[in-house]
Parts: sequence; structure tokens; C-alpha cells
Amino acid sequence: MSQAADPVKVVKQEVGKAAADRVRSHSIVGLGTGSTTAYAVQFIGDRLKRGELEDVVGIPTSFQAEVLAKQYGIPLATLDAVERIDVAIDGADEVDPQKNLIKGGGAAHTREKVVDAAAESFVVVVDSGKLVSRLGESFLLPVEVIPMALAPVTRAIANLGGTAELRMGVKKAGPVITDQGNLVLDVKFDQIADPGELERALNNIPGVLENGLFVGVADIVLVGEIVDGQPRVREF
Ligand SMILES: O=C(CO)[C@H](O)[C@H](O)COP(=O)(O)O
Repeated sequence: MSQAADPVKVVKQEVGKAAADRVRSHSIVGLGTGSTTAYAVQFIGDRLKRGELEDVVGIPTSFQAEVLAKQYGIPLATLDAVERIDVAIDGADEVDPQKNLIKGGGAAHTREKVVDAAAESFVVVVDSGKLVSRLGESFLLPVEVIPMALAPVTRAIANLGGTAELRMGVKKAGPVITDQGNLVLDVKFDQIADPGELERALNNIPGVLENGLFVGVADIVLVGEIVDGQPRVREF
């Protein structure tokens, strides 16, 4: 019995392919984290294999990105070995009309921000379900915290009006541990009126490593959606 293709998967594939098609030969590419970016990594690898692309080097934003890049044959480098990143491709959990983002659904936002912000061009890949009119509408804000600072950071976040919940592992007892060995708080704010101000305020709390607000970092957002039953990718 044939099964209908999962529309979310189809859309993620299309938008991942659209991003991979923008990669040029002789370029250094930031490789983001998450299920949508995973398709972009796969399609970059396919283009390299077909000889359509040559001399592409990836800068991974996570252990996941590193594993996928190796699987799909993309040579890797670290930030100290390159002088520039031409383009970064990464997913997001929410995107507002100003192209500000919430990221960190995969607990990788700290390295993602380093790589995405360093890129000449940062291309975001999302399905249309990630578009919101205001950040924080549908997704809790991830904040990476060093373990010994968990209690004071939780109190300081409460003073900023946020309710923090420690992210717990799935198929793992205990909390999620980031690639840096830290914890993640998922924080509910009633509203995020000024994302840039909140980004700075959170990062100013001693013990916070980085939060998932990406303000003024994205250049291009590729949005995958189904229109008249067909997958389509648009840019804004
Ligand atoms: O920020 C991220 C990881 O930290 C991801 O890019 C974000 O969670 C989106 O992932 P997906 O494409 O699987 O929805």
C-alpha cells in the first residue's frame, strides 16, 4: 500500500534544496542544525558528488551538523582555520516580519549564533508554520546556562518577567546537555516587546552563555509551503 508523502517533510526538503542551490564553488559554508538544515547539508553533499560544486568547506554549528557533513562528504574546517564564511544556512523556530528569529530548539543556538553572525550572508530555512507576527508567540525562548549558575540565572530571568523551565532529555534521564556541557532553560515571556533589548539583558546575566534571540542577523529567509497542493519556496 502506498503512503502519501508527509507534507511537512516535503516542504523541509524543498526549502533545504533551495538553500543548497545557492551555494557556490570555492566557498565556505556555515552548516546549521536541525531537521530542515539537514536536507540542505544532504543536497550540498549531493551536488559535490555530482561534480556540480567543488572546493566547498563546511563550518559546523553542532555535533549533529558535523556528523551529517561527514556522512554526506562535505569537508569541514574550524573557525580558526578560515578567514571568512561566505554563506550560512540554518533553521529557526520562529521568524518575525523583521527577520528576527528565535532559535535553539535543538539546543545549538550558541554555536549557531557564532557561525551565522559571522557569515557574509545568513540564509534561514523554515516552513511557513514558523512565521509569527511577534517572537515568543508560539515558542519558548532557549537560554544556555552554565550548570553551577542555574538557580541565580532562573531568579534573574524571573526578575525580567520570564518563567524558566529546565529542558529535559528525551530517551535520556535528566536534563539536556549542550555541546558545550551546559543546561538549557526554556523561558516563557508574556510578550517580547523589544527582542534586541531582551537579547542583551539575558546575555548580561552572569552564568548565561547565550540566548536564542537572533536580532538583525538573518539576511534572507526561505519559506517552504504548500500552495494548491504543491510545495513552493518563497523568499523574504
Ligand atoms: O535552532 C535550531 C537548533 O538549535 C534549529 O535550527 C531550529 O530548532 C529549527 O529546527 P528544525 O528545522 O528541525 O525545525
